Amino acid sequence: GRKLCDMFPCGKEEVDQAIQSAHTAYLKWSKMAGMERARVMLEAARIIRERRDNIAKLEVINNGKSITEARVDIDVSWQTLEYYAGIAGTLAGQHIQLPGGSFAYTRREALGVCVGIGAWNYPFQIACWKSAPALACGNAMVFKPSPFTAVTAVILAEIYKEAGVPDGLFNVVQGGAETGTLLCNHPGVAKVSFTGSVPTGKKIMEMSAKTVKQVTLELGGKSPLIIFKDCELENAVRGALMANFLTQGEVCCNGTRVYVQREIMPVFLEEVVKRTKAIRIGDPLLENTRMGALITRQHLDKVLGFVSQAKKEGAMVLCGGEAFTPIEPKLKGGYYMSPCVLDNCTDDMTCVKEEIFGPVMSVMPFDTEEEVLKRANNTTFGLASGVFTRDISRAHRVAENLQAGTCFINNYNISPVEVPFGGYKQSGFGKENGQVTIEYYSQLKTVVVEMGDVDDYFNC
Ligand SMILES: NC(=O)c1ccc[n+]([C@@H]2O[C@H](COP(=O)([O-])OP(=O)(O)OC[C@H]3O[C@@H](n4cnc5c(N)ncnc54)[C@H](O)[C@@H]3O)[C@@H](O)[C@H]2O)c1
Ligand SMILES: C[N+](C)(C)CCCC=O
Repeated sequence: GRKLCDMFPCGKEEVDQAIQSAHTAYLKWSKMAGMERARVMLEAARIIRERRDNIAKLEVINNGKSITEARVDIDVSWQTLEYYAGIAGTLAGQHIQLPGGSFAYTRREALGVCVGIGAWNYPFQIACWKSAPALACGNAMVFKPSPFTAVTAVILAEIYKEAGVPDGLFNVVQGGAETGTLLCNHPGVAKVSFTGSVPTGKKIMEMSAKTVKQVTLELGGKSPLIIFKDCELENAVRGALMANFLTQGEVCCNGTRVYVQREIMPVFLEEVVKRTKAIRIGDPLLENTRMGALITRQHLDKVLGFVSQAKKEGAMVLCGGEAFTPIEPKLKGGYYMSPCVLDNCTDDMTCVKEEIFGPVMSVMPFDTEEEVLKRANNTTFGLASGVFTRDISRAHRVAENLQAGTCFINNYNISPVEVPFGGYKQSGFGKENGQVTIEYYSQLKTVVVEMGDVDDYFNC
């Protein structure tokens, strides 16, 4: 609830400068061998690892999440740099034999200046998820963090510079929608990788279309988590908490529609409510805190509004869903709320259809696999999904039939850097993480080589 610092939004002049200097750096960086780029990126990863606790602390102050989670975010961040550094030296094309000794080959080339636009829930990690594959492929990046979490992307820029990237290779511009618009409309930009809401994603795509920029969209979700009666209940309950309450519930891939097979509903609810009530909310810098503060007063009010609406529509609040005031005087005025479990939910309720982006779990009973799959897929979103069952065939059948970019089996919200992450349907397209992301930050050139004479096709 207190001001952290003043940041000034970048206008046209600053955006032009950022893109121009990024382009100059790109010309140098893209000509370096992959192994050389890898060395610089490994050095950046080493610095992040060395300063992990300090960066995590800044991320807590930036975002409000607990220090325990922030440390995980920073670990994932340096691992992302290490992973793509490992790939940088392996980028290669293909050799294709043609008749008469002729041949063709392909070259994997950088795109140029890429723009990264981030959301506020994983500020440092998003900047790494975008910049690491971009830089590994030889691109430069101009990154715009959310104005609500402006601080830690700047730390990343300082670290890249210290590690030895050419000046301007990773530039940070501050600002909101206006600055973002300048970036997306800029003719000097080859690609936009965006993380944020569906409505903004649509605008990004529209703007990028004007100069046919490549686009990656990592958007919102309303993911289903399906819990069958044959599950290991203890794990399913823990999984439901993981799927709903990390980062105060402000997680794009959260499994907020929890479908529980009717026979185990009473025991599931008893356990999930008991554990939700026990989540320690408060000073996010303390080691034993597990839930910090939401991002802004406005967002807290929006989330509490979803809970009020759910009650009006007939849902029953089993726990939480209220503004929370920690006893420490310094935390007064912070944007805390108690995590909420909603029972008596039906598929047509607002809390079940719309992304809340806060600590609110909606629970619904189901009877059969066929029925639950139909209900789970009845959404315009498709970011993630989850299933808890001991039946291995069922687990894979359900994973195949869920319309989502990720399906977690017997766990939730696990995303190591080796594993591709991205949505189906209106949750976006393109992937982050994993080897496949190289394809989203590079382009393939074909070179065709004639070893004989050119045909006298025109007889002249
Ligand atoms: N799929 C994913 O990987 C992922 C990850 C995190 C968050 N999200 C989604 O992000 C949303 C929450 O984040 P948010 O509130 O920051 O989203 P948002 O769409 O409001 O803003 C995201 C970013 O876009 C910028 N922006 C806003 N309007 C713009 C415009 N017209 N042109 C260019 N840039 C513009 C913002 O300044 C911010 O940096 C949720 O829907 C969540 O699900 C998705
Ligand atoms: C690391 N998580 C928990 C999978 C979140 C990824 C980014 C989504 O908001």
